[in-house]
Amino acid sequence: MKLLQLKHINKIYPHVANNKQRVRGMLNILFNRQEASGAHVLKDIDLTVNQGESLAIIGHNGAGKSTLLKIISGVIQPTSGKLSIDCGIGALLELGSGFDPEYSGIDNLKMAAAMAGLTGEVAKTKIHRMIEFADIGDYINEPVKNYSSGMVVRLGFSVITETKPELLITDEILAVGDEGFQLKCLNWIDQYLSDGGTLLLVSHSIYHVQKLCRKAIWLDHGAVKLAGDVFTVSQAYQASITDPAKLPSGAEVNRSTYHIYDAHILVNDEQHERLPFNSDVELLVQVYTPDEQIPGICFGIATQQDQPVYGTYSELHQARPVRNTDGLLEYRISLPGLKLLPGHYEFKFHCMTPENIQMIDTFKKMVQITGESREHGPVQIETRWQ
Ligand SMILES: Nc1ncnc2c1ncn2[C@@H]1O[C@H](COP(=O)(O)OP(=O)(O)OP(=O)(O)O)[C@@H](O)[C@H]1O
Repeated sequence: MKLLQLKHINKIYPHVANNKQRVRGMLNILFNRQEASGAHVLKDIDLTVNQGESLAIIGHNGAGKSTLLKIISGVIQPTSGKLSIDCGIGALLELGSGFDPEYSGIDNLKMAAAMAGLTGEVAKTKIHRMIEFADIGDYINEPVKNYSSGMVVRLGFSVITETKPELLITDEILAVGDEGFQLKCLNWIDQYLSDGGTLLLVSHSIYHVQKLCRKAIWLDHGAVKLAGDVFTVSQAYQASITDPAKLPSGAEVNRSTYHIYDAHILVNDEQHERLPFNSDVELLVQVYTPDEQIPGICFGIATQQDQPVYGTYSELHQARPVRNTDGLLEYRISLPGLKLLPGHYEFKFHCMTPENIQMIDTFKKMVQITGESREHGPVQIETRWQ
């Protein structure tokens, strides 16, 4: 079922740098006139979201992601185009939106419950559960204007958990708040999606995007540059922004926190950086942990031009590292008969936080695959010809 459809949506913000431009802008609003000139921040956007879909909107700063979510949520109007919405929306946009800063957290929760049509015992129970989810202690009785940004997000998300909108729209909310709360939100969104919920997510974290969404659109200077399955789109976007020279190497990271200590590329238990095509390769990834917690890792292969070839992560394989005699955690990854075609590749290892929410560092090793092949591309795929 179609929940949301955008056709040829454009947004032009008027220039309001001087009085003349401000007056013209006001008159345009008063007389409902189209803005002829200004900053054209959304260009001819077409988008359809069906029930049960999870769509990420990614792109550089200023690409128009938040503007698009604001239009969908009804906070601002498009300059032109058609928007049809066939569902209730719950939006977590800019911090504090929807809350009255002069009222306490609990009063705001009561107002949110009333606006969602909740009354009597049901409202009471739900407000109680919201307070538990937000978990901000006595601050719940303080005016929202005294809250930190993390507390506002906690309060906002707690409303969402009890009102369960048909379409959930979130703008960078997972970037705010501590890790424990982020994990609670991620788990809640996971469950919401399994129960048939629909998600529109703006995030700069490719990890969150890939974890929560099946589809993605990449906005570039206000226009859709690429749309499709989340991995294709996010990898293309990542390739466009990753400057390998700017990535920190393992040697540069802070030694007081979790990080990749070293990564060995082994064939027959010996370290190699030149591997014959089709070798049985084993990766030994050593991770430093400053405490007893166990961080996960991501492993990826990219071409020399930094085009992603493959990526995976320990959580997906439920891998558990072994602690070696130096106290380092060791993950072992087997790559039997590695079918990378001859050429140069970058093997990348990232350490995650113990909750597997954020990537902390990047550790790179260059690898050369040797051999002769007249096939094209980074990997050999078995083909059968008739
Ligand atoms: N109220 C406004 N008036 C004028 N220009 C605006 C207004 N709000 C946003 N813009 C401009 O619109 C463009 C898109 O902004 P938007 O916030 O949608 O980008 P974004 O992709 O969400 O960026 P980020 O990742 O930095 O949050 C930017 O150039 C921004 O400066």
